[in-house]
Amino acid sequence: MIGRLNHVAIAVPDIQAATAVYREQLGAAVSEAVEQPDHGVTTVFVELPNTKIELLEPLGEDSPIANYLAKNPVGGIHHICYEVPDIRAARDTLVAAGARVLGDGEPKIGAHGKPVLFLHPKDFCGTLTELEEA
Ligand SMILES: CC[C@H](C(=O)O)C(=O)SCCNC(=O)CCNC(=O)[C@H](O)C(C)(C)COP(=O)(O)OP(=O)(O)OC[C@H]1O[C@@H](n2cnc3c(N)ncnc32)[C@H](O)[C@@H]1OP(=O)(O)O
Ligand SMILES: [Co+2]
Repeated sequence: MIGRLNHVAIAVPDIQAATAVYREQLGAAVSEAVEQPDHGVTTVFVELPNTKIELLEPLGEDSPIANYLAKNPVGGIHHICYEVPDIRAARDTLVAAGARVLGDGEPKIGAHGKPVLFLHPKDFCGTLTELEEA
């Protein structure tokens, strides 16, 4: 079912400061910050030869990452995203096996313009798991 690792996401309190760490200290290629109001975050992507790092900053009042940052004030690894060929088929298979899909269970368009879903961390080794159709 899962294929390529699409990205590893890091939640941060200050996305400009985090972007400067990756650009200046780690010498990485970074994108502009993009507000994603449907998801309650601002994102920056760090492009790597074999995958991407997604930097996330809370956007708006009820950002889904606000609690995480309250518990991890300097930031931390927030989720991991795998690619799947058919996100609804993957969802239906996982739900049939007892997995919990977050939100209303319907894929939303993610940062790459592709459908994404999130699976509850408690069902996947304590790791918030995102699927992206690719
Ligand atoms: C622009 C889209 C972009 C893309 O790639 O395309 C994105 O990635 S958007 C990313 C932001 N959106 C989301 O993260 C949506 C899915 N996340 C959620 O719905 C929430 O974050 C949720 C439900 C996973 C957690 O919400 P919250 O922290 O408010 O709930 P709790 O504090 O009650 O946590 C419940 C339970 O889960 C543990 N937890 C929370 N977050 C994580 C995490 N990132 N990794 C692992 N575990 C996590 C938390 O510690 C609680 O456990 P407990 O043992 O009960 O304390
Ligand atoms: Co993501």
